[in-house]
Amino acid sequence: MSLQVRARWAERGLDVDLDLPPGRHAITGPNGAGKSSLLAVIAGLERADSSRLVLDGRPLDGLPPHRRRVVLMSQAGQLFPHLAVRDNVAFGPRSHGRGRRESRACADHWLEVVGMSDFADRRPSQLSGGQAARVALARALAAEPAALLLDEPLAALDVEATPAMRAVLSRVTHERADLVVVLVTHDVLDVLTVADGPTDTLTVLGRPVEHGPVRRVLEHPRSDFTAGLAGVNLLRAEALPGGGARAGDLDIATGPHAVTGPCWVTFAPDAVSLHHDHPEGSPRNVWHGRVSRVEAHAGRVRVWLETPFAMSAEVTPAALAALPLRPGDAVWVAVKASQVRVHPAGVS
Ligand SMILES: Nc1ncnc2c1ncn2[C@@H]1O[C@H](COP(=O)(O)OP(=O)(O)OP(=O)(O)O)[C@@H](O)[C@H]1O
Repeated sequence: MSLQVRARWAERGLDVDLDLPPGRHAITGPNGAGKSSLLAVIAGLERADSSRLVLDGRPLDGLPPHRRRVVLMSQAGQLFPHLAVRDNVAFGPRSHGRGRRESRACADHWLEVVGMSDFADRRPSQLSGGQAARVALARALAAEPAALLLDEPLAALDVEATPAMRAVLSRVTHERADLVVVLVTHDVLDVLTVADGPTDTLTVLGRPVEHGPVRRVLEHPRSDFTAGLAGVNLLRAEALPGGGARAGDLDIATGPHAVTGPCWVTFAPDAVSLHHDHPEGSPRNVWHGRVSRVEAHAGRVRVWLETPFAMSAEVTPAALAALPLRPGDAVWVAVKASQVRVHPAGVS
């Protein structure tokens, strides 16, 4: 099963030629780059100037949406308000002609996979946003798609619900190994935690379109957008009860969090300050390291650093001139605890 997408839509700035094998494929890009338009073309909801879509060897162009074996799950999830949760999920199999009992069994299976079995008899209005999103995912999977399109499935969720949904997404998309999953997101954590397999890809829409294995695209950014996405400092760690995190033998001071166990620690490059002398002050992380690379990007300077782990700082040209710093120079690096965020690692 694979999905080939060639689509050009001048008015929407969309011009792509992608070959997506089974697995997870993240699509990102600046606002207005055409991410939602691309999903709408694949789902058959909109027509591009020209397109050639082939799913599992089957041309899709000209087929109505319901005959494509493509399911699009949008941000809000949009459950049928008048149907109980189980009937929402059973809707897909029912409309494909499956019997009532078989459809309910299928619904129960997917509700279990997304951890929502206990809510099968509720109405959508009795669910939280995170619970509704899980049910929407179960409903999408119960329809037995060959391609599952997810348009920012985490964007509408609150901070508490996001990690759980990210974990569910990762788990269910690994469960159906033959499925082509296309995930539109703005968040590099979604990219790294969901599209984490060897054949998974990242596409950054824009000019140029950047496409390839996730790590390769992030390590060789060809646009400021991708450089920004790749620049988020990210470290796998163990969250400590009561605050902070630990990566190997490194203690990391963090903002308040309620996470325990495996986590991602993140901080933005512009939260990193650089000093010649050991900095003092409010609770902060202070590491000693060396400059490995200095790059200018759109009026900002990115300084790549080898500290106990690789990271980058973003400073103004004036700040760099005041230091100054060159590759190989020793430097003190400080990051305020309040600017260090902790996210559950998600994959279960
Ligand atoms: N229904 C529409 N009619 C006309 N133009 C549209 C329509 N929807 C989107 N566009 C335009 O098409 C371009 C791509 O929009 P699209 O929503 O696909 O981008 P996106 O990458 O999903 O953006 P965002 O990150 O803001 O969601 C934009 O210039 C947008 O203004």
